[in-house]
Amino acid sequence: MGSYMGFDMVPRLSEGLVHKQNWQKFLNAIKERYQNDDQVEVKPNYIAFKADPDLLLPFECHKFLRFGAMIPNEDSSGLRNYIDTVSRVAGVSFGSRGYCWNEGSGVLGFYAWDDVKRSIRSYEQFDEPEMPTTIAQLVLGTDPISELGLPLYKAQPVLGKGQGLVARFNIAKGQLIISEKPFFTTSKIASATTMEKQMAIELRKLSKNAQRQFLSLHNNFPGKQPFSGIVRTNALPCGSESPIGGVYPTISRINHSCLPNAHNSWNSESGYENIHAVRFISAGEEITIPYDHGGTSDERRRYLKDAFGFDCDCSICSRQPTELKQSDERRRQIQRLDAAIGDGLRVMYSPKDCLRDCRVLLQVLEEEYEGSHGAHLARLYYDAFQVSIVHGDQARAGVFAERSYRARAACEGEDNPETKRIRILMEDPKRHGSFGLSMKWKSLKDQVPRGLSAYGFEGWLWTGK
Ligand SMILES: C[S@@+](CC[C@H](N)C(=O)[O-])C[C@H]1O[C@@H](n2cnc3c(N)ncnc32)[C@H](O)[C@@H]1O
Repeated sequence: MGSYMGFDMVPRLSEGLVHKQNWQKFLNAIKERYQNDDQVEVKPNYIAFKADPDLLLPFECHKFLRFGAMIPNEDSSGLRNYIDTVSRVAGVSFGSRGYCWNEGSGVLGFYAWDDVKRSIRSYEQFDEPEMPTTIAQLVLGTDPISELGLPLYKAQPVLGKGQGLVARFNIAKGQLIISEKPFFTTSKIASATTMEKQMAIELRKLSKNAQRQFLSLHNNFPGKQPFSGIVRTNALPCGSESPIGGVYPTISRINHSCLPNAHNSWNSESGYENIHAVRFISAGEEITIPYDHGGTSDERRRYLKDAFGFDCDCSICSRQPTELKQSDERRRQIQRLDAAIGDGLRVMYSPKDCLRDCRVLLQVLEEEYEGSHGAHLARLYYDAFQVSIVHGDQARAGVFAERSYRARAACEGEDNPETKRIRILMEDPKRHGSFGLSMKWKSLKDQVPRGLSAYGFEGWLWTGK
């Protein structure tokens, strides 16, 4: 036995320019110090100290939590020396933020080992660069506007669409734009007259102000049933495919786009509908969500006209015919691949083909949604997770679950019950009900290869065994 020692970065560094530059200087000092030491190797994403597999310094500073290990009583590889030296250099670069600890002397590390291990696993893959929302965020990694808690949007008329929601400030990808409780929720009721009566009962329960807000919402079906007309125009399903819908004071002002910049999700635990940005949104830009269920532009336009009474002229639908045709072909391919990936028999008997389809789908989604395909990504990675875990491959399943978790957290929030469920699977993939139906790709979670280039890592990930 021996004892654990090292240093933790408390608080962890941000992605701001200042921290990035300080971290780079620190890494340069380490590289210079060990340039002639063949036990210290510069890998594509981190500096590795061969004395211990977890002794790594990542190039992305915001991921780093700890440089530490267990020093055996017989320290033949000079582990203590490495930790002492790197901790000292960190102390010079980061002062007391480099928090030194030594369990042997009764000083415990700041972070839990589970969190440290998760951060170390994330070194293998580079994050997509975040678009800073303000100069302060670019430089310092903090965002004073979001810290002030001001609404990020305002409702105002939008040409040809009635009211709409427009960004007041720059909004970062993944940022929660608005979280709102519905006036009430309702399910589809067979007869329009019964529905109207039901709506009247619900409305009476609201305050006068809420009633006024509800009645001021757009009604695409004016006529004898005004309440149910408002509901039909404005209700968002409480969860994908849910027959229950909710109507909202502000969220119901958000217009449609076939290339939306925001994603709506229902949190069944909190009873709130949330809108997250799926890409960087500039101040003054309209905030949009998708009303459609996919398909080609003709299919979408028909649906939007029938259900919402407008002719879509979003940035996709208004493209030149050749470009629109290409987009339509991608949408068809997305539908075909979705269906093929969801085929349980193929998952069981042709898992390599399924993973290959997932990878192709990833590329098509990236092209079609120009990088704002977060909600699709969460599903796609979850499908790839399922393919791997059915065959007992915990290593790939863990990576896919982590990617699915990150994509879902960014577009539905960390507190969404589905995000939380995937987080559990990310930490322990074998908790999935289909784990090991076959064991032909059997692997352990920590058998993710280390030190591969980004290209090599993706090659390993998507080919299966
Ligand atoms: C849920 S409401 C959205 C807010 C609405 N614009 C308002 O003034 O309250 C849905 C209605 O907004 C309009 N709308 C939504 N998206 C649109 C778009 N892309 N182009 C034109 N009208 C749109 C349609 O009239 C649709 O029935």
